[in-house]
Amino acid sequence: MSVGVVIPAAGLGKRMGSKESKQFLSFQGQPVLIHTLHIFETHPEVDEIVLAVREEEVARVRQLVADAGLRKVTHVVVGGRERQDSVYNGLRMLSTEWVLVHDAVRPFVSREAISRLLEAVKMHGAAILAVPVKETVKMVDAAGVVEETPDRKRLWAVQTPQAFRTDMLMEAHEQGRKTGASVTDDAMLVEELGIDVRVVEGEYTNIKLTTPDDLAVAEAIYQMRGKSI
Ligand SMILES: Nc1ccn([C@@H]2O[C@H](COP(=O)(O)OP(=O)(O)OP(=O)(O)O)[C@@H](O)[C@H]2O)c(=O)n1
Ligand SMILES: C[C@](O)(CO)[C@H](O)COP(=O)(O)O
Repeated sequence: MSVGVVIPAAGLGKRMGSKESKQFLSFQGQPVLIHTLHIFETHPEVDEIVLAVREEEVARVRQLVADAGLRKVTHVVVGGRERQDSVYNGLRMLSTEWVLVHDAVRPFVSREAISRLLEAVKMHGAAILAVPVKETVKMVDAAGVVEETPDRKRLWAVQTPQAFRTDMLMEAHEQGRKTGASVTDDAMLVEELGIDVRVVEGEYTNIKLTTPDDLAVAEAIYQMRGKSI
């Protein structure tokens, strides 16, 4: 039961507003990307990692990977215009039975949550990490007027990794490319195939570094964890 990981890391980090793309920002002496890769490199159930980066970053990332001794990284490929294109380009390099897709800028996912997700995907074929929403969420129209307040008990904030049978995710991506689907996570493509996607409860600390305030939160998580990732 071979497990591959696709790490989309080809974004520009526009919302972060940093000169350096956020996946390369230094955090506790290492680029965010290396922190994230280390988690999967040291997870006993992960066999292979494929990275998708911007074309101009390929050589640099290959050097970072070598310097960090990340032996499970088998391919560094060029990403695409959208996150889903980057995932697809990485997915094409994998021949493992199962695949995890994980954002490069989520450096705090725990190995325990990854193990629970893998257990779920082996039973169900498709599974994602998510956490119950804590705030009230409202649907708002273009004029800024509240249209609807969904029942919070049914709302989950979706994270990564997202786990699938590799052939299922490949079929979903190929179908999405045919239909021109524009998605913000990979599960949406699998849902479009009519396949049930199982939710596995993750951790609130599995944040995605998106805007500058997330860096302060990252520091707090690091301290809370006793200065380890
Ligand atoms: N064309 C893209 C866009 C995003 N990503 C990756 O997908 C993950 C989640 O995307 P997001 O947080 O939106 O990153 P950015 O697109 O870089 O952020 P922004 O939207 O602020 O530019 C990140 O690891 C990012 O590098 C990618 O591989 N290829
Ligand atoms: C995949 C994801 O992290 C799930 O919450 C999120 O949709 C990525 O969104 P982004 O705009 O590409 O950061």
